[in-house]
Amino acid sequence: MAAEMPTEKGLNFHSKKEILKFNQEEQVAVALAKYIADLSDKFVNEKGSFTVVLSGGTLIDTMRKLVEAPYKDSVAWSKWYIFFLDERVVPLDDPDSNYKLAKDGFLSKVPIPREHIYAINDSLTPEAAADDYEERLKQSVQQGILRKSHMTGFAEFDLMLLGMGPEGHVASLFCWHFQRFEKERWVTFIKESPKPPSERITFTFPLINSALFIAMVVTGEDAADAVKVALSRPHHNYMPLPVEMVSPQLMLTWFLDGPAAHKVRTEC
Ligand SMILES: O=C1O[C@H](COP(=O)(O)O)[C@@H](O)[C@H](O)[C@H]1O
Repeated sequence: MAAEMPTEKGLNFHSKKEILKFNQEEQVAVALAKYIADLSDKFVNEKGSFTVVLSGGTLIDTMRKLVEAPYKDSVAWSKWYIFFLDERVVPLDDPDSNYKLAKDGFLSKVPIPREHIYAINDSLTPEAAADDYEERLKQSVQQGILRKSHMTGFAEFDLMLLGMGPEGHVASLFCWHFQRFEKERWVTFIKESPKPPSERITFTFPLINSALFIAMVVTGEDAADAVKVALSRPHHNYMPLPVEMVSPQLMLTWFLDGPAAHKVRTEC
């Protein structure tokens, strides 16, 4: 699968896209587990590790089949490295923490080495936590854990697992907030998130779009309008929803259930 050249920093207009629609959320969970396990096999075979970025929200529950047979015993968990796409600036044991959500629903159920899991430093302010996480990503590049993309100049993750809010936000990049237009930083912060809690750190779009593969996992009727916009509008519109700015280096795969997909024309 050949990568297309990015045409503008952080926007790979020609990345490939596939849309997988399922009637039931349960079928999304089954397909998502196989997709993740297959990519894990591919990257572990090719380079000996698999770098994965997790979102919070409904995604973690939709990953539930990955911690069941056959994957629980067949996936090379010791080769995984886990990063967080965005995080709420709260203690790691707070119910609002994306780390806690991932730990309870996924990480505690599989043998990924603890030192391969990159939680934020929860003792810092949002500004300092963003700086700290960006620095740790850059150190991971120097240590050879992450590769730096020759195409983008940003860290190149193997797989990012994204969710989408009902108004089209991804990570903690929201419609009416400038963070989504950041071009230089790898990680930034927001102090007035429209969705609580208000203080968060988040990957920026240049870093998100430096991923090789992105799965956009969206379920439920609440998301149907934003899904329709994202999959029906031509690119290059002037004020895209954040979700429309997602454009990885190789392949964007949408996983949709019936309620999320029902406003999208069947030929999409
Ligand atoms: O606040 C957040 O929201 C998005 C979407 O969440 P969902 O519950 O609608 O799936 C999530 O991807 C992000 O990580 C989280 O911090």
